[in-house]
Amino acid sequence: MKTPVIAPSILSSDFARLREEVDEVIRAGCDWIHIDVMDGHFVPNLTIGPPVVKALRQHFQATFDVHLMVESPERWIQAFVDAGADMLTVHYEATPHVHRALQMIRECGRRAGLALNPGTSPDGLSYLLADVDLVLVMTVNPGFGGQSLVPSTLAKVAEVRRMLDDAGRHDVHVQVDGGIHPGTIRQARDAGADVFVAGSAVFDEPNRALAIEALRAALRE
Ligand SMILES: O=C(CO)[C@H](O)[C@H](O)COP(=O)(O)O
Ligand SMILES: [Co+2]
Repeated sequence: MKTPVIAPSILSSDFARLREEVDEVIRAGCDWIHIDVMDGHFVPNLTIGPPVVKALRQHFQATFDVHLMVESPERWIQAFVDAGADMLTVHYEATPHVHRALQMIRECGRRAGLALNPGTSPDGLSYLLADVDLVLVMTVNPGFGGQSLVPSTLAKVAEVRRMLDDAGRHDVHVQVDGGIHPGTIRQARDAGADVFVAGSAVFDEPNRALAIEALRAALRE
Protein backbone atom coordinates (compact mmCIF):
# COMPACT_ATOMS: atom_id res chain seq x y z
CA MET A 1 0.00 0.00 0.00
CA LYS A 2 1.27 3.51 -0.80
CA THR A 3 2.43 5.85 1.96
CA PRO A 4 -0.48 8.19 2.74
CA VAL A 5 -0.12 11.83 1.77
CA ILE A 6 -1.88 14.49 3.87
CA ALA A 7 -2.56 17.69 1.94
CA PRO A 8 -4.20 20.52 3.91
CA SER A 9 -6.38 22.72 1.71
CA ILE A 10 -5.63 26.39 2.39
CA LEU A 11 -9.19 27.23 1.32
CA SER A 12 -10.18 26.89 4.98
CA SER A 13 -7.23 28.89 6.31
CA ASP A 14 -7.32 32.50 7.50
CA PHE A 15 -6.37 34.30 4.26
CA ALA A 16 -5.37 37.41 6.23
CA ARG A 17 -2.60 35.28 7.81
CA LEU A 18 -1.91 32.99 4.85
CA ARG A 19 1.89 32.84 5.22
CA GLU A 20 1.67 31.93 8.92
CA GLU A 21 -1.08 29.41 8.25
CA VAL A 22 1.00 27.61 5.59
CA ASP A 23 4.07 27.75 7.82
CA GLU A 24 2.12 26.17 10.66
CA VAL A 25 0.86 23.15 8.68
CA ILE A 26 4.30 22.56 7.16
CA ARG A 27 5.84 22.59 10.65
CA ALA A 28 3.00 20.30 11.76
CA GLY A 29 4.26 17.69 9.30
CA CYS A 30 1.85 17.84 6.38
CA ASP A 31 3.06 16.36 3.09
CA TRP A 32 1.67 18.69 0.40
CA ILE A 33 -0.08 22.07 0.36
CA HIS A 34 -3.37 21.88 -1.57
CA ILE A 35 -4.27 25.14 -3.32
CA ASP A 36 -7.86 25.54 -4.55
CA VAL A 37 -8.16 27.81 -7.58
CA MET A 38 -11.74 28.82 -8.43
CA ASP A 39 -12.84 31.11 -11.27
CA GLY A 40 -16.48 31.94 -10.47
CA HIS A 41 -17.59 30.10 -13.65
CA PHE A 42 -16.71 26.44 -13.30
CA VAL A 43 -17.64 26.73 -9.64
CA PRO A 44 -19.65 29.43 -7.86
CA ASN A 45 -16.73 30.82 -5.90
CA LEU A 46 -13.60 32.91 -6.53
CA THR A 47 -10.33 32.26 -4.75
CA ILE A 48 -6.65 32.27 -5.57
CA GLY A 49 -4.65 33.22 -8.67
CA PRO A 50 -1.00 32.86 -9.75
CA PRO A 51 0.28 35.91 -7.77
CA VAL A 52 -0.69 34.29 -4.47
CA VAL A 53 1.02 31.01 -5.43
CA LYS A 54 4.10 32.99 -6.48
CA ALA A 55 4.14 34.88 -3.18
CA LEU A 56 3.93 31.66 -1.16
CA ARG A 57 6.66 30.06 -3.27
CA GLN A 58 9.09 32.79 -2.14
CA HIS A 59 8.83 31.40 1.40
CA PHE A 60 8.20 27.65 1.09
CA GLN A 61 9.73 24.68 -0.71
CA ALA A 62 6.84 22.31 0.06
CA THR A 63 5.02 20.51 -2.73
CA PHE A 64 2.30 22.80 -4.08
CA ASP A 65 -0.66 20.76 -5.32
CA VAL A 66 -2.77 23.15 -7.38
CA HIS A 67 -6.40 22.15 -7.95
CA LEU A 68 -7.73 24.13 -10.91
CA MET A 69 -11.51 24.52 -10.68
CA VAL A 70 -11.58 26.78 -13.74
CA GLU A 71 -13.10 26.63 -17.19
CA SER A 72 -10.62 25.97 -20.02
CA PRO A 73 -7.73 25.35 -17.59
CA GLU A 74 -5.27 25.14 -20.48
CA ARG A 75 -5.31 28.98 -20.49
CA TRP A 76 -3.81 29.06 -16.98
CA ILE A 77 -1.30 26.21 -16.88
CA GLN A 78 1.77 28.22 -17.87
CA ALA A 79 0.97 30.99 -15.37
CA PHE A 80 0.67 28.55 -12.47
CA VAL A 81 3.82 26.69 -13.52
CA ASP A 82 5.72 29.99 -13.60
CA ALA A 83 4.27 30.84 -10.17
CA GLY A 84 5.72 27.66 -8.67
CA ALA A 85 3.12 24.87 -8.85
CA ASP A 86 4.57 21.34 -8.60
CA MET A 87 1.47 19.55 -9.72
CA LEU A 88 -1.62 20.77 -11.51
CA THR A 89 -5.00 19.05 -11.53
CA VAL A 90 -7.59 19.90 -14.17
CA HIS A 91 -11.25 18.89 -14.20
CA TYR A 92 -12.55 16.42 -16.78
CA GLU A 93 -15.71 18.55 -17.02
CA ALA A 94 -13.89 21.88 -17.50
CA THR A 95 -12.60 21.52 -21.06
CA PRO A 96 -13.24 19.56 -24.27
CA HIS A 97 -9.42 19.42 -24.56
CA VAL A 98 -8.59 17.62 -21.36
CA HIS A 99 -6.00 15.37 -23.02
CA ARG A 100 -4.19 18.42 -24.34
CA ALA A 101 -4.34 20.11 -20.91
CA LEU A 102 -2.70 17.07 -19.28
CA GLN A 103 -0.06 17.01 -22.03
CA MET A 104 0.69 20.70 -21.50
CA ILE A 105 1.25 20.17 -17.77
CA ARG A 106 3.71 17.35 -18.43
CA GLU A 107 5.47 19.32 -21.18
CA CYS A 108 6.13 21.94 -18.49
CA GLY A 109 7.80 19.23 -16.40
CA ARG A 110 5.04 19.14 -13.79
CA ARG A 111 2.89 16.29 -12.53
CA ALA A 112 -0.57 16.14 -14.10
CA GLY A 113 -3.80 15.38 -12.26
CA LEU A 114 -7.30 14.70 -13.57
CA ALA A 115 -10.29 15.52 -11.33
CA LEU A 116 -13.74 13.93 -11.56
CA ASN A 117 -16.82 15.58 -10.03
CA PRO A 118 -19.19 13.38 -8.00
CA GLY A 119 -21.54 13.03 -10.99
CA THR A 120 -18.83 12.20 -13.53
CA SER A 121 -18.29 8.61 -14.63
CA PRO A 122 -14.68 7.40 -14.63
CA ASP A 123 -15.19 5.81 -18.10
CA GLY A 124 -13.35 8.62 -19.91
CA LEU A 125 -10.31 8.00 -17.73
CA SER A 126 -9.67 4.79 -19.66
CA TYR A 127 -8.45 6.93 -22.59
CA LEU A 128 -6.19 9.03 -20.36
CA LEU A 129 -4.49 6.42 -18.20
CA ALA A 130 -1.09 7.04 -19.76
CA ASP A 131 -1.37 10.80 -19.29
CA VAL A 132 -1.99 11.16 -15.56
CA ASP A 133 0.16 11.14 -12.44
CA LEU A 134 -2.84 11.62 -10.13
CA VAL A 135 -6.60 11.11 -10.29
CA LEU A 136 -8.63 13.33 -7.98
CA VAL A 137 -11.99 11.82 -7.09
CA MET A 138 -14.03 14.72 -5.75
CA THR A 139 -15.83 13.52 -2.64
CA VAL A 140 -17.99 16.69 -2.56
CA ASN A 141 -19.28 18.97 -5.28
CA PRO A 142 -16.50 21.49 -5.84
CA GLY A 143 -16.72 25.11 -4.79
CA PHE A 144 -16.68 25.24 -1.01
CA GLY A 145 -14.95 23.76 2.00
CA GLY A 146 -16.73 22.29 4.98
CA GLN A 147 -19.18 20.03 3.12
CA SER A 148 -20.04 16.41 3.94
CA LEU A 149 -18.53 13.60 1.90
CA VAL A 150 -20.89 12.20 -0.75
CA PRO A 151 -20.91 8.45 0.09
CA SER A 152 -21.39 7.23 -3.51
CA THR A 153 -18.01 8.70 -4.45
CA LEU A 154 -16.16 6.02 -2.47
CA ALA A 155 -17.23 3.31 -4.94
CA LYS A 156 -15.71 5.49 -7.67
CA VAL A 157 -12.43 5.69 -5.75
CA ALA A 158 -12.34 1.89 -5.79
CA GLU A 159 -13.22 1.77 -9.49
CA VAL A 160 -10.50 4.29 -10.39
CA ARG A 161 -7.90 2.36 -8.37
CA ARG A 162 -8.98 -0.86 -10.14
CA MET A 163 -8.66 0.78 -13.58
CA LEU A 164 -5.17 2.04 -12.73
CA ASP A 165 -4.08 -1.35 -11.36
CA ASP A 166 -5.44 -3.16 -14.44
CA ALA A 167 -3.41 -0.79 -16.62
CA GLY A 168 -0.28 -1.39 -14.53
CA ARG A 169 -0.29 2.24 -13.36
CA HIS A 170 0.49 1.45 -9.73
CA ASP A 171 2.50 4.67 -9.48
CA VAL A 172 -0.52 6.97 -9.98
CA HIS A 173 -1.94 8.71 -6.90
CA VAL A 174 -5.65 8.54 -6.15
CA GLN A 175 -6.62 11.69 -4.27
CA VAL A 176 -9.83 12.40 -2.37
CA ASP A 177 -10.97 15.96 -1.71
CA GLY A 178 -13.92 17.12 0.33
CA GLY A 179 -15.37 16.03 3.67
CA ILE A 180 -12.20 14.20 4.73
CA HIS A 181 -11.79 14.09 8.53
CA PRO A 182 -10.82 11.45 11.11
CA GLY A 183 -14.27 9.84 10.75
CA THR A 184 -14.09 9.39 6.95
CA ILE A 185 -10.41 9.12 6.02
CA ARG A 186 -10.13 5.40 6.75
CA GLN A 187 -13.06 4.57 4.44
CA ALA A 188 -11.40 6.58 1.68
CA ARG A 189 -8.12 4.74 2.26
CA ASP A 190 -9.87 1.35 2.25
CA ALA A 191 -11.48 2.29 -1.07
CA GLY A 192 -8.03 2.89 -2.57
CA ALA A 193 -7.11 6.54 -2.01
CA ASP A 194 -3.59 7.47 -0.94
CA VAL A 195 -3.72 11.31 -1.02
CA PHE A 196 -6.08 12.98 1.43
CA VAL A 197 -7.02 16.64 1.11
CA ALA A 198 -8.36 18.12 4.33
CA GLY A 199 -9.38 21.75 4.69
CA SER A 200 -11.75 22.32 7.58
CA ALA A 201 -10.52 19.21 9.44
CA VAL A 202 -7.12 20.91 9.74
CA PHE A 203 -7.71 24.66 9.67
CA ASP A 204 -10.83 24.71 11.86
CA GLU A 205 -8.82 23.09 14.64
CA PRO A 206 -6.75 25.37 16.89
CA ASN A 207 -3.83 22.91 17.00
CA ARG A 208 -2.94 21.92 13.43
CA ALA A 209 -0.31 19.39 14.51
CA LEU A 210 -2.93 17.52 16.54
CA ALA A 211 -5.40 17.76 13.66
CA ILE A 212 -2.91 16.21 11.20
CA GLU A 213 -1.94 13.56 13.73
CA ALA A 214 -5.63 12.69 14.22
CA LEU A 215 -5.90 12.04 10.47
CA ARG A 216 -2.78 9.85 10.49
CA ALA A 217 -3.98 8.00 13.62
CA ALA A 218 -7.33 7.23 11.95
CA LEU A 219 -5.40 5.71 9.02
CA ARG A 220 -3.44 3.46 11.41
CA GLU A 221 -6.52 2.15 13.26
O1 LIG B 1 -11.58 21.53 -3.66
C1 LIG B 1 -12.17 21.86 -2.65
C2 LIG B 1 -13.56 22.42 -2.72
O2 LIG B 1 -13.96 22.49 -4.02
C3 LIG B 1 -11.48 21.78 -1.30
O3 LIG B 1 -10.17 21.27 -1.50
C4 LIG B 1 -12.24 20.92 -0.31
O4 LIG B 1 -13.57 21.27 -0.19
C5 LIG B 1 -11.56 20.89 1.06
O5 LIG B 1 -12.36 21.34 2.08
P1 LIG B 1 -12.96 20.39 3.24
O6 LIG B 1 -11.86 19.44 3.64
O7 LIG B 1 -13.32 21.34 4.31
O8 LIG B 1 -14.13 19.64 2.65
CO1 LIG C 1 -9.47 21.01 -3.74
